[in-house]
Amino acid sequence: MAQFDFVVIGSGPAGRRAAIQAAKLGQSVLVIDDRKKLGGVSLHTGTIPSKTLRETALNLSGWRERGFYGQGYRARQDIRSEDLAVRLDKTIAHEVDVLEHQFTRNGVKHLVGRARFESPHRLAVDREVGDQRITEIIEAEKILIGVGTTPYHPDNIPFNGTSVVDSDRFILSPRLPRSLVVVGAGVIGIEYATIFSAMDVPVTLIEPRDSLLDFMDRDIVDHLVYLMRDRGVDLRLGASVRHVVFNERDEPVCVLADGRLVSAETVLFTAGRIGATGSLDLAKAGLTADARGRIEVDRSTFQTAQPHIYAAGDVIGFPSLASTSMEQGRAAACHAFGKDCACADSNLPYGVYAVPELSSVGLTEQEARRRGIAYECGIARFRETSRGHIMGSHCGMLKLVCEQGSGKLLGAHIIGEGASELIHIGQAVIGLGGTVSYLVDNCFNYPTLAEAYKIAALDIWNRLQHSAVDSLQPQFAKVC
Ligand SMILES: Cc1cc2nc3c(=O)[nH]c(=O)nc-3n(C[C@H](O)[C@H](O)[C@H](O)COP(=O)(O)OP(=O)(O)OC[C@H]3O[C@@H](n4cnc5c(N)ncnc54)[C@H](O)[C@@H]3O)c2cc1C
Ligand SMILES: NC(=O)c1ccc[n+]([C@@H]2O[C@H](COP(=O)([O-])OP(=O)(O)OC[C@H]3O[C@@H](n4cnc5c(N)ncnc54)[C@H](O)[C@@H]3O)[C@@H](O)[C@H]2O)c1
Repeated sequence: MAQFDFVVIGSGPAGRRAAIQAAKLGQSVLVIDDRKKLGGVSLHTGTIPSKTLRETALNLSGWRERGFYGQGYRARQDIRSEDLAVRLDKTIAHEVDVLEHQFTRNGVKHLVGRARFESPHRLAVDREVGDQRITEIIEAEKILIGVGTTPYHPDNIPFNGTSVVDSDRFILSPRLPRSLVVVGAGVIGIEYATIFSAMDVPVTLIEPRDSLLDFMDRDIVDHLVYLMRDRGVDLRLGASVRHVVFNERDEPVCVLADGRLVSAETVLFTAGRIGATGSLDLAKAGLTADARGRIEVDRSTFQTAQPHIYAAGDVIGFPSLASTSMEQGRAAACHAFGKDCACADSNLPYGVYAVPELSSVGLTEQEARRRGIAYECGIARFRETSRGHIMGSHCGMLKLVCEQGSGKLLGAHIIGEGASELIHIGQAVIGLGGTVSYLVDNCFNYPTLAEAYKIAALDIWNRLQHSAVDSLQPQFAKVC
């Protein structure tokens, strides 16, 4: 029976970071994953393929150039389904190669198979070797569960792998449907709806709630909604799908709760994911999962109810991002092998890779108001920056939220090209306790989109200059 200091179940962002960190600390490490290739959901059906598809869509459609050459501009007149896969296959192969190389360099062993608990320190791994099914038993001093999630499949949706699909299935063989219905306007639904609409596919997006992306600033979301509707996305808020039937052409038809019918060549169901703990036999390790398959952990150490078993990534729930999963996995491995390491749980950035991109860090205006903070906001539009003119970008916007008295930056919210990169300037200023005067006083490269930070900061500064009561003038304004 093989024995290891650390066994990691799942090679997604949490698992792979944990494995490499433990190996760097001199431990013997085994990673078990039931996929033939390393990388987890993130690399094979989630983050990387969806972002690669987005890049393909932007390039082939010429979307980035439309602000300049007009909405009729198309880089390629006839995008075909085959075109979508080329870049995907190359990117995934490259990422797998990098990951395998990292594991080899660090002496991390990898086993393809499905793991389940036999006891708190023992795992059975069911494997297919040639045409044989075998079970290997592995003993581990410490274990990390990084099994991630699988798409939620409610009974009223007849998934068939072709015309009614979840997001994992959809990306395995991406096609360009004549029309698309996306059910569930969470992050996944909004990303795919806008990616396909950028390629001129008629898209209907159905969401039972009356609003979208509630964790983001309303001005940014309102701008996204305006842009989606402007290019013809049929956004049905407050509408839920009762069930899906098939018409005489065998096309799926969504029957909404109010009786309306919405049909399309493809229905993409993106209404949440559940923890992939069903086949782990958690009870044999003395553990349980909640109704959504999630495991509870101590959020500072990532230990489960069994102190030698850790869990990280999507399987522990919010925020369920590749970015945070990586940090959690590393922090768990550090704790397991006696190394100090803090895992950031505030000031986390969010990137929504819709078309256009959205990104956010810190407090939204709505949250600042809810907390009773005296705040001021400043806005810059990308069209006010020279870089924006050069790029033909006229839909981007950056919004800053700051505390009135101190001028301390509380939040940054962006929609537009490069939002997920630009946000890190705001994150750094907030993280270091900086004020808006930092952005007003410092010189930015010119022409850049980053200049929008200065424009928004000046907007705040001007508003505060005009505030009626002198005694309320901000301290930071005196500095400028
Ligand atoms: C369409 C989509 C787009 C996304 N885009 C982004 C994005 O842009 N940015 C971002 O930060 N996040 C994004 N996410 C979220 C991100 O993919 C997840 O947060 C991340 O994958 C979670 O990583 P993880 O380590 O929990 O494991 P996962 O990536 O979920 O991988 C878990 C692995 O464990 C394997 N496994 C499960 N059970 C067992 C078992 N019993 N034995 C062996 N192996 C097992 C699974 O097959 C899988 O390979 C996206 C997700 C989706 C679905
Ligand atoms: N860019 C990113 O960081 C990124 C991208 C994609 C996914 N993710 C992560 O992946 C996870 C899963 O994303 P998701 O979008 O599937 O889930 P989600 O839970 O964020 O959104 C699901 C949406 O579907 C709606 N919904 C729920 N039940 C429904 C029903 N029966 N019919 C129709 N709609 C219904 C919900 O109201 C919600 O808006 C999230 O945690 C997300 O953070 C992150």
